[in-house]
Formats: sequence, C-alpha cells, structure tokens
Amino acid sequence: MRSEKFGKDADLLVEIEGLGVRRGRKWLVRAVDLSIRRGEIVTLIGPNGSGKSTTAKSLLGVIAPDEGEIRRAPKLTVGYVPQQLTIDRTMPLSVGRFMALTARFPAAAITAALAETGVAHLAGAALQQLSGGEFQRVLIARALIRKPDLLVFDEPVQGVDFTGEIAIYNLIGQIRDRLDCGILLISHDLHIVMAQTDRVLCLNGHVCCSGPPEQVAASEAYQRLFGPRASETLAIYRHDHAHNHASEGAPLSANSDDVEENPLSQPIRTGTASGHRHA
Ligand SMILES: Nc1ncnc2c1ncn2[C@@H]1O[C@H](COP(=O)(O)OP(=O)(O)OP(=O)(O)O)[C@@H](O)[C@H]1O
Repeated sequence: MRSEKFGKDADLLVEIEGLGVRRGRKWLVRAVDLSIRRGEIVTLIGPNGSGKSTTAKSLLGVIAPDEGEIRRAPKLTVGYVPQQLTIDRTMPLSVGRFMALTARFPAAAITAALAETGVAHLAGAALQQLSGGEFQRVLIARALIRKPDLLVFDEPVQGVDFTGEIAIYNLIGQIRDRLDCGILLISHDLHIVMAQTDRVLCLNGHVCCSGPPEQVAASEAYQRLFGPRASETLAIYRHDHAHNHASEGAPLSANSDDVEENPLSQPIRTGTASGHRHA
C-alpha cells in the first residue's frame, strides 16, 4: 500500500492522514490530514498552542501518533530549521564551527551551503555577532548541507526585522526553486508567511481550513480565529509567481467536533491540492 502510493505519485514526499496526538485525556491535535509534494511550499498557521509543532514533530517522526497514519517517501531526507530562540548563541563559536557541530561535512559542502543562503562571507564570524537575519541564513544553510528532499522551518522569521523577513521568504522560495524540494513552514505569524506559500493549513487542534492563501484568508474560520483584519494584510505581501492551482478545490464542510480545545473554530476543509506544478 505504502510503496504503491508513492510509486504512483513520484513527487509525493510525505502524507499524514487522520493524525491524532493525545496527552492524558486531551487531544493536542486530531483529524489532521496533510501532504507535501516536491516543489511545494505548505504553511501551517494557527494561534499559540494550536498544535503546529505537534503536527510537525509527528511528521518528522519525533513523536509517535496515537491515531492516524504518516507515510514518508522511501529514503526521504529531511532538513530542519529550528526556531532561533531555541539555540544558545552565547557560546563562543564561529559560523564555520557551528555548521560542523552535529556532524562532519567536507569544508566545500559547508562553504557551498553558506553560499546558497548568501552568507559565505560570514564563515569566520562569531555566532554572537550575527544579526537575526544573518543567523537565520546560517541555520538554513546548516539544514541544506544534506540536500534535503523536504525542509521544515519552525517560525522562520522570528528575531528577524521587517525587511529581513521579506528577504528570508524570498530566499525560501529560491531554495524551493533551485533544489526542487518540498517545504513546510510553521508560523503563528499569519500574514507575511503567506507570500511564498502554495497551500496553507490553518490549525486549531484540527484543520480549520486549508487551501491557497487567498482562499484561507477569506474563509470565515480563519477570520474567526485571527480577527477580521487578518486577511487585509495578506495583499501587502502576496506577490505574483507563475504557477497553477487549477486542481485545488473549494471549501467543503467537514466534521471534527470532538476536539476539546477548539471552541472558536468552525471546521471547514478544502479539497486537496494535487497535481500542483511550478513553471
Ligand atoms: N507533552 C505534552 N503534554 C501535555 N500537553 C502538551 C504537551 N506538549 C504540548 N502540549 C500542549 O499541546 C498544545 C499544542 O502545542 P504545540 O506546541 O503543538 O502548539 P503550537 O501551535 O506549536 O504553539 P506555539 O505557536 O505556541 O509554538 C498546547 O496547548 C501545549 O501546551
């Protein structure tokens, strides 16, 4: 069943079906469906505590699901870019040494990865002296060394200033184009994250709504979660990029009313975005 599915769809990297994670009597997430294909940028958004990290950790295999299935393409390589806040930058360490901290890589591979994210000139710099945006580029470079099929970013613009944010999102788009990898972004920052995104899943313990950014931003469930002004900011960041969303469906209603912690949300689910190709 597993190999059959991935055999038929060579671009499919990971597929989550009916994911549920429970701690004690509380479901942290339930009934989450999510798939990521090569060349696709998928964003998980949702308020604090809505289950974004839980979903991502399940996808990465860090935590085991209590319900549902997670299927990964054979030999899938995943790169993970952690939140800046989770890393102690007070250690006296150069960028070059930081890149080789958890595994040994040839110097040329490190240089190439730093060049890919535009920070090759910082290889000898001290980690503490980097700006938020520079440090984020170093973290991305570290995740790129293994040439991942799938890159997961946890809050990619945390600690980065406003112009830096746009540059980081442009970089993420370029990485997707150059490496033809799949990308999963996790963010509670609801508008800026959407600029480069093909598909958004709005979580609040379950999938409140999903689909192309404009469709999600316009949905009632999204506006109820984030407030009516949330969708207005989207237009500022959205830019044109030539691709086709022809196979994505319109919102359909769905059921997931047994999730304890989501009193606000009215579940809406869209059709899955399959056959998505970039020019
Ligand atoms: N081991 C655990 N035991 C009990 N509750 C947990 C556990 N881990 C996480 N939670 C709770 O599960 C919910 C979802 O947490 P999760 O970290 O997935 O949310 P998130 O959307 O990533 O939040 P944030 O945006 O704040 O990072 C939260 O209410 C959290 O307190």
